[in-house]
Amino acid sequence: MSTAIKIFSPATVANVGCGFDVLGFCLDTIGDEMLIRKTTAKGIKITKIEGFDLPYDVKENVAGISALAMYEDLKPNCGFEIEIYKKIKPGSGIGSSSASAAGSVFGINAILGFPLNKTELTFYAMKGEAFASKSEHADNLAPAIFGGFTLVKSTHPLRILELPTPKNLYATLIHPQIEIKTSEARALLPDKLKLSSAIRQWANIGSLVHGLHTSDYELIKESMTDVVAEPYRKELIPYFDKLKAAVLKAGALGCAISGSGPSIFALSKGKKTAKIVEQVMNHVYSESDIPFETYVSKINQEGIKIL
Ligand SMILES: Nc1ncnc2c1ncn2[C@@H]1O[C@H](COP(=O)(O)OP(=O)(O)O)[C@@H](O)[C@H]1O
Ligand SMILES: N[C@@H](CCOP(=O)(O)O)C(=O)O
Repeated sequence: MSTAIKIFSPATVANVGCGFDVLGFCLDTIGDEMLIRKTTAKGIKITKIEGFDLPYDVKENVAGISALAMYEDLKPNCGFEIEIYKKIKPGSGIGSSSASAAGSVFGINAILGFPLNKTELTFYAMKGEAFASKSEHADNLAPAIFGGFTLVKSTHPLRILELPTPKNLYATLIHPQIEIKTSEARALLPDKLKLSSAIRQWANIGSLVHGLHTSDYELIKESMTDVVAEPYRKELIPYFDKLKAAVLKAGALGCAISGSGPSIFALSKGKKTAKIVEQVMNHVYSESDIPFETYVSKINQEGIKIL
């Protein structure tokens, strides 16, 4: 049994357009690193955080909250120290809190010899995610822990479905350097949906999932539209409409807000188109005075891993 492990905990894109709170996929170029160390002293401690200013208090840091929930149930005869090397900016819309919440439980589970399966890890990680976003959703956690595309069939009981990734699918992302708290972006959404919007949305989710299963790029293209969250949230993201129109014109299959934003993602068939889409995103945002970063990423099939 090892006493310390280093892990990579990936960034993720939640919602995938139409799948609010249920669909997500895993990115391969962006993520946090964490070190989990076994100690003889009992309890959970966060001993180092680099990259961003986040709380060391285990009850206020999502990594500590999820680790503590798992620790209190498993009652191991040891303790754990957590070091977080944060690369994913909190409030960026690519699952920053989720990477930390998933990372601590994954690391502890590995040191203890893997007593829990991936769904059980997601269950404990949800405790941390709920603290950050004020809602127990698992659409970032599931792809971070399982890799690839996932669908959260239900949270109570937790049931996660792993979806296939068409071979040639690439993601392009732009991260404008403004912060949108997930809890605030959720508070913008209405409690009730118009029946006509609900019908469009569930038809889109069903056909997007079918498109992933059959590698039907045309169907994926027709299915990513979000009529539930995007109309309300896009107002928080400068240049959203302009960027989306330009990206679709450049050949992307779809473009939508990543999670609760401000990041925006596009899916493309082929790396070449994904790179063109990246140039277009750069071009649109270079008109603004907002600093931004762009990335092209394969869909990461492995998810969180030991380094
Ligand atoms: N380890 C952590 N990583 C990221 N955010 C954390 C962490 N611990 C607590 N937080 C808090 O969670 C909030 C960010 O979460 P959220 O708004 O869901 O953004 P994101 O989409 O980046 O996950 C911030 O208020 C941040 O202070
Ligand atoms: N389904 C959630 C996803 C939030 O993702 P994040 O990366 O912004 O934390 C939502 O849309 O609120």
